[in-house]
Amino acid sequence: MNLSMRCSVSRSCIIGMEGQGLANKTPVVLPKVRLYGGQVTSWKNEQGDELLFVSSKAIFKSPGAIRGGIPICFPQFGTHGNLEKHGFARNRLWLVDDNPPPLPVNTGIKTYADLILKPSEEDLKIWPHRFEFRLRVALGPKGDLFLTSRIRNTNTDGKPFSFTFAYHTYFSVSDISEVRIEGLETMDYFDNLKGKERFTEQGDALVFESEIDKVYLDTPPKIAIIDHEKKRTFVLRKDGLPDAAVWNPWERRSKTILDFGDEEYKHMLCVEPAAVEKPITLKPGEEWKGRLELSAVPSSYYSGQLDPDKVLHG
Ligand SMILES: O=P(O)(O)OC[C@H]1O[C@@H](O)[C@H](O)[C@@H](O)[C@@H]1O
Repeated sequence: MNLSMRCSVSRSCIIGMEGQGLANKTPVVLPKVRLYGGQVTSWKNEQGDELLFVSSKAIFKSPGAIRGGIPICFPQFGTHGNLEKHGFARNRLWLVDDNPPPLPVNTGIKTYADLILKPSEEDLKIWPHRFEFRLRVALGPKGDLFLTSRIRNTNTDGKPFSFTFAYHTYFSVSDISEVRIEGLETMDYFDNLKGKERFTEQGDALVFESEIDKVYLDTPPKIAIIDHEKKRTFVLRKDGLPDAAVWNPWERRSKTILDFGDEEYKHMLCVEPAAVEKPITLKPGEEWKGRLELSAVPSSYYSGQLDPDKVLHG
């Protein structure tokens, strides 16, 4: 499952199936997919987003990894378990949830979509647990993005299940060498490049000079990604997601990733609010909630220092 705010044919896009498309305006958001056959009609809405409408003859083929947007990692983050990397949810078709159980009302948010994922019989062979995964994607008036995941154990055999989770958020940055992260200093982390060994980060904000693949543990609810060149700061606020993965493949690794351009590592950074160290366990009937709020704010950068207080506590 990949969410992308801006859509184009080669990237993720909002797709309406035949019979569901333009007429009743209920597009289904799908992962980045490859389409084979069928008829595809593209249409731009007033915001310039591209909507695709595909005939029912089209076949969707999931690509595995998704390079952009916010793939959902569930029921497993990374290789922390025996399932395929990052779990299967990012490569499944999600349906629009017409009648979700209510969420607390936020009067500032008027635009949202509710999606639902339930396991198929094939999924149950890989991970033998019934669940309902509800995702609300909401936009605030200034373009802030709010994601609320609710995962419920609907097993009828009385069995609990455990999972790990992440919003695999890709950020577009001007130049990775000019970016720093505040909020993760002094945190413990698992280093995926060193056999998941545990280390402690130093006291300074994180800067990037080489490949990084770490899972920071028990992190604060607010993390800031400061892009000096663009004078823009992404602020992440999270709830129910103690950990945060940070990933950039850098030059050498990028060259080994087929769907990653050799230079693309310079303009991306993944900071992924997650629950990894302590898997979430749910008994039948129990529900877990994980929230992410993302905003982009202009950052004032002067005399080599950004006011961290403004970013982290503002
Ligand atoms: O290529 P994928 O499956 O999307 O994974 C990309 C990266 O995602 C990160 O979250 C992981 O920590 C990395 O180990 C992984 O390489």
